[in-house]
Amino acid sequence: MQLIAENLAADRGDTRIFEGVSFSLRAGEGMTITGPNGAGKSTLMRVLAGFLPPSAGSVKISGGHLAEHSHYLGPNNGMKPNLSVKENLRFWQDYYGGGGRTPLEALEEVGLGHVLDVPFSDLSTGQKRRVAIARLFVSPRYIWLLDEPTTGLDNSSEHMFTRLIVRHLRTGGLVIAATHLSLGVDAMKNLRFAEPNK
Ligand SMILES: Nc1ncnc2c1ncn2[C@@H]1O[C@H](COP(=O)(O)OP(=O)(O)OP(=O)(O)O)[C@@H](O)[C@H]1O
Repeated sequence: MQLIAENLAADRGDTRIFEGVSFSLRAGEGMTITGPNGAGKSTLMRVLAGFLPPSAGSVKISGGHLAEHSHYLGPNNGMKPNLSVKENLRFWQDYYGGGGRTPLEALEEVGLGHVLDVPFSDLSTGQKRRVAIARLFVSPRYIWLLDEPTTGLDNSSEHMFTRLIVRHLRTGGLVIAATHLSLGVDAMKNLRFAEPNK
């Protein structure tokens, strides 16, 4: 499996945010997207996830449609505050087509098995982020698109997440992460955005 992005450009209104972005990744490869605030990292992630059409260029994967094989973990957690953690993960499991871990098993991946029946709103900031990360496991998908995935995580949770990414890559997954912080994963490619035009 290979992901190929060719000559991508994106606009917001009349402003060109980036152009000429090309890269390719094979199964087992990861890439970080770095650069200053406002440079276009989140915009690129949204283009890759299919939420924003590119103004030029294309992104394709061999053997299918990117949207069907990818998880997008955005800067927001995407959980309903009044539902329990289990109900939220069940929602995402149905949305993504199931076939993965149970909500309890997914929570155990992030060390939070004990919050299964807790309302999402009662969790701490870092726990909320870890529950969002647990979404990656309720339905198996090769491609993880992660926008600032470690925001709010403490050191030990960051290390836990590094281990999960390494395991995903070793088992043939593909990871693209926009991040200001190192993910601690060796041998990831890097795409660096320049200072935005003022
Ligand atoms: N919905 C939107 N409508 C209009 N402009 C937007 C929208 N979202 C982002 N932008 C603009 O696009 C540019 C790139 O924003 P983007 O969020 O992609 O940057 P970023 O590199 O992810 O920044 P940060 O490091 O602060 O998260 C910014 O100038 C921003 O104001």
